[in-house]
Amino acid sequence: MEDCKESASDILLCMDENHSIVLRLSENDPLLDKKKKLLQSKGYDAEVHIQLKNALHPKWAHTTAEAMLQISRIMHLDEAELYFCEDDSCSPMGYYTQKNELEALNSMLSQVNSSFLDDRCSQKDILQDLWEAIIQLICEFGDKNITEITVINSQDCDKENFLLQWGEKSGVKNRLQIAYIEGFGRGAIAATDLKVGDIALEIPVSAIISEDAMKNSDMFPALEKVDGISTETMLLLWSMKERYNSSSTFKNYFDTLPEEFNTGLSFGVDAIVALDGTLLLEELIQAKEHLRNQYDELFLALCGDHPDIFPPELYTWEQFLWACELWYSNSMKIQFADGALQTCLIPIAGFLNHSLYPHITQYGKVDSATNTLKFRMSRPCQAGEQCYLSYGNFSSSHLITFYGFMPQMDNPYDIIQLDIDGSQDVCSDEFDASSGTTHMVRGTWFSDNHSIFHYGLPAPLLNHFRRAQEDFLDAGSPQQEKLKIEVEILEDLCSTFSGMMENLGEVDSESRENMDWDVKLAAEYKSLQRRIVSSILSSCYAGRKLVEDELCKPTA
Ligand SMILES: C[S@@+](CC[C@H](N)C(=O)[O-])C[C@H]1O[C@@H](n2cnc3c(N)ncnc32)[C@H](O)[C@@H]1O
Repeated sequence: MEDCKESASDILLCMDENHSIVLRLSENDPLLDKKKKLLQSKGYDAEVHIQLKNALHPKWAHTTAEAMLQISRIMHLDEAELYFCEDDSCSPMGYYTQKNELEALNSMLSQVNSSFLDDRCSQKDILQDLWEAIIQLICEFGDKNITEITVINSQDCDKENFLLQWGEKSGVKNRLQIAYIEGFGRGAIAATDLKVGDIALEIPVSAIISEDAMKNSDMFPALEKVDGISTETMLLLWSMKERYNSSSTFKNYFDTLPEEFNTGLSFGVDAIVALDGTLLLEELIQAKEHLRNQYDELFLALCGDHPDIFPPELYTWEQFLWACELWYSNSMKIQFADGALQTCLIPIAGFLNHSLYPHITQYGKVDSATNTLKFRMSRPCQAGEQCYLSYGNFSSSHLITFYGFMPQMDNPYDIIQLDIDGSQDVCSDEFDASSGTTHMVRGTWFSDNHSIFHYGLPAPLLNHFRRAQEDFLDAGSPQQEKLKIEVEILEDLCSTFSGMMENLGEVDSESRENMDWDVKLAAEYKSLQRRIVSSILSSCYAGRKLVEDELCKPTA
């Protein structure tokens, strides 16, 4: 292609014999085929070359960054994000999810950074323009999502500061301060302005609590002999005792841990009762039952056979639950330089709270050159702002169960899975994200398209029902028949979700101010579920009205 000055797609499709940046779908991506189809539906291939040679147009860098972003977003979608993808737009916000947007932009940035390092690339000034355009997009995105925090100065942070000092002596490089923040417990605050790419925190492997510490302890030979025990469970059992070891290498870390974690696993009876009719109730009960069975099995074996190594007073059910909550809410999966994946506790990094709009998105891999774990900024954080991590694309029910909080922002991963077998769905020629997947819904405020045939509901779900109904129709059936099917689908959905709403019961009028933490969280979760179901019902009713109006129009 010769002329690459004007349109974004032309810029991207130009093949350059000198140097180009390549955006490529990974062959190992389990969603490869679906993403390929989505890219194709938008006019792109699974591999897109960005031409640098002909960047003569004054707006080249900006137009190119915008076009790269469209592709990069799709390449970084996860399964749920892909399911809820809409044809013409991402969402009313203009992106799929905040985390997807940041990952997409940062992966573009790292592509440009690697091109800078490539000696064969002679277009450094053009790369610089592109780099700046991407940084500008990241900063603009950040400005839309600023959140306020209130630091509680009356709470002292002596133990936390001792841990920071221990960290410094152990080789930790840190640009964060620790403080109590309203609604968060402790949190990490940027000590200075942090830019995209800056390292907020760097932890040497020697300061990470990993399998090594447990394997070097006196309990390992006994643990090793327990049939079928996982390394994670061994670590959990080790931490129950290490917590009280006054000569532990990690004493400063254990000293900062709370007596109670207050996750969903510690919900009392009143909170459980308050969850009646919600999806969280089932999740919590299952998780707790699983842990209780695990405890009963383990402690018969360990405390009975080795009371000297596993003193029964340290290995009570309450202490076991504390350790489970510690590991669920504070551990991270880390890939070490040898490729091994381990679940670890990371002193200091454990103060970073979660956000749907994090500053740090990629942190799980040890840098083999320095043998450290680096927490790199995916977006800027001003001095005094709370610096957030992403724990993962988790629903509020998962976050309550294992972390004990619910995000304040609308959570796009709050999904209601439907009991419909998606494995029967046959992929048709057009893009269809439904084949072989579980069907689901979420708050319809996340959708940009509430028009007829869309209704703010996910296309794969509607298409699944249409396919089931259209068996009774042939291709030549009149539009009126198709519209009648739409009414049936919407009525079925209304009846499913009305049932769900009824199960949730009456709206509670009690003020939440004086409620216990767990009952309050349960009530907040129930309101959230009501809000999601109510949005789906409203969308179904509004959709049915649209279709019925259409049916009333005289046929040509
Ligand atoms: C890894 S720790 C983070 C530090 C923690 N705030 C503390 O004081 O130790 C994870 C815990 O922090 C709290 N947390 C994390 N993100 C939060 C958020 N967005 N809102 C409220 N609490 C949060 C929850 O209690 C969670 O179990």
